Amino acid sequence: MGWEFEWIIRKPPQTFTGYYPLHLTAIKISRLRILRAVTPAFGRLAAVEARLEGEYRRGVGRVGRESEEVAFYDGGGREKDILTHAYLRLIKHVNSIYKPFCVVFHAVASQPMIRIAYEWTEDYVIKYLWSAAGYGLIAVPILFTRTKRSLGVQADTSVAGREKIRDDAVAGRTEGVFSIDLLPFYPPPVLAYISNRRLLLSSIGACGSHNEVVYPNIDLHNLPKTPEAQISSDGSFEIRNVDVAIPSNNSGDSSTSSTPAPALVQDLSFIVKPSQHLMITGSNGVGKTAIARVLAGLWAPQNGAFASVHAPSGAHDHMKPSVFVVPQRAYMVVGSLLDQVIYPHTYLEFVKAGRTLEELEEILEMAFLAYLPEREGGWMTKKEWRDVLSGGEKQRVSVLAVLVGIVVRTLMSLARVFYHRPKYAILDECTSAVSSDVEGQMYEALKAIGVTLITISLRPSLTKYHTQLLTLNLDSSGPAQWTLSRVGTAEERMGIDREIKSLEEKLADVESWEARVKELDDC
Ligand SMILES: Nc1ncnc2c1ncn2[C@@H]1O[C@H](COP(=O)(O)OP(=O)(O)OP(=O)(O)O)[C@@H](O)[C@H]1O
Repeated sequence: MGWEFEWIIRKPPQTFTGYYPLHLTAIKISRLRILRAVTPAFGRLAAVEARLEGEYRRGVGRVGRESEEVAFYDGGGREKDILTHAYLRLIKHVNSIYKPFCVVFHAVASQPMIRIAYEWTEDYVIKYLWSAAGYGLIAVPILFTRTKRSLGVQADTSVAGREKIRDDAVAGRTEGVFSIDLLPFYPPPVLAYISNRRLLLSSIGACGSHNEVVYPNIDLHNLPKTPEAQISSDGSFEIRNVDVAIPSNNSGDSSTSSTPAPALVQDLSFIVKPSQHLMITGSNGVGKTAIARVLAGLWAPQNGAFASVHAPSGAHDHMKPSVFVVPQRAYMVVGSLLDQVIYPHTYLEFVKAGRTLEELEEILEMAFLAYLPEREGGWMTKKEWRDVLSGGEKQRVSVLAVLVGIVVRTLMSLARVFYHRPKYAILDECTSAVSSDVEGQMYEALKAIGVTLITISLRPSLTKYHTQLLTLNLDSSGPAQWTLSRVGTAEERMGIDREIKSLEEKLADVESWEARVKELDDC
């Protein structure tokens, strides 16, 4: 500062650079001090806003990515609540920043930080305050100079002459640049005033700031509704003459409607009565999950008036669903550990239904997860469960941790079936990550509490827990061929088990046989 001041004084008053830094520096320092005194903690506010916006956007992304899982669980309402809360939290925070209170009030009463008041202060007080002060400052020589000043070099060395030169030096520093082109129109002090005015405005303008908040953009689509399944009189689940096909766009808009997709499975019919468990098997991509989508009401059954689906009553009863689907990919909802088990119910619904934590502990025990509440810090612990239960919370994520995580999430999905106790559970390859013995115990436990299973699986070892087997075979020329067979008595199933065991033993020897063949080839 001292150095700058000295340098400014020694400069000839007529040059532009001679006095520009002096008043600009003074303005900047004063402005900074005032702004520092009144500036709310925008850093902290921005961090909170970014966190809330992140939570909301992550929620929207998650629902978009895992929409099928949410639809299978009938969790649309629950997800809507979660997203609405996240959105309202964000809006409340943004509104608190823009709430029109006075900054001085904020400073005195320690109110929440208010951006709009700050911006008003910045734009309308500080900016114009300094403009007005600047105008006054540069008008001083015009209004108060006692002697007539000349623009030329002063040769007078008398006492009066030196006094005059000092006056001119002070006045000159505030006058500014003199443009010779404008001399015919304005006297020099007025020109200098105009010039300084521009200089002040542009320098103050240059110090201004712009703050923007980008609001999240939500884009939602309405999908056509699938027809309601008819209620079966005997509580069975029945499909009659249904073509299973990827739904075409039948939103009613003729310009966008397309030709129906070819059927994956044609003219499918089966009936699952209570305790007559069905297993659906077949190669990858043949249409097993597609059948689950029709059963769950996500895809409309095709084949016009011939097709019909009869479901047990209360299939979509939110509080006590008679049909519960566990999708292939385990879905973890945002919320507490308790929320994971009771999904898609809310905590309020859990309490209203008279369910208890003791009950949940028993459920976790059945699902081999009794250790979880203690390990994770209690039932109400909130975490990003998707990461926590996939081993992702570990700093060094090992393959084992990831595998353990998948198993835990699988078991958690099955714990939901124990909690909701539906009449029918559609299990879409949801146990492929767990070992056969754990899988077996879970199946037996589900059957013991009266759940009828509709299992989609490629594992022949699961056949023994079912009474019917629907096999889909890929057909390159058209829809998959399907056959429905009875699984057989316990004795018959034992025979199948023995055959599977012997085949597995033979398969274990394949490597040694291949090695032997290679040896013989090399001879
Ligand atoms: N929404 C969709 N849009 C377009 N094609 C789809 C859609 N859903 C499924 N398909 C296709 O329909 C076919 C059957 O899919 P589906 O998921 O029923 O197979 P899957 O038998 O369950 O296979 P996997 O054992 O691998 O799960 C597949 O070729 C798949 O690519």
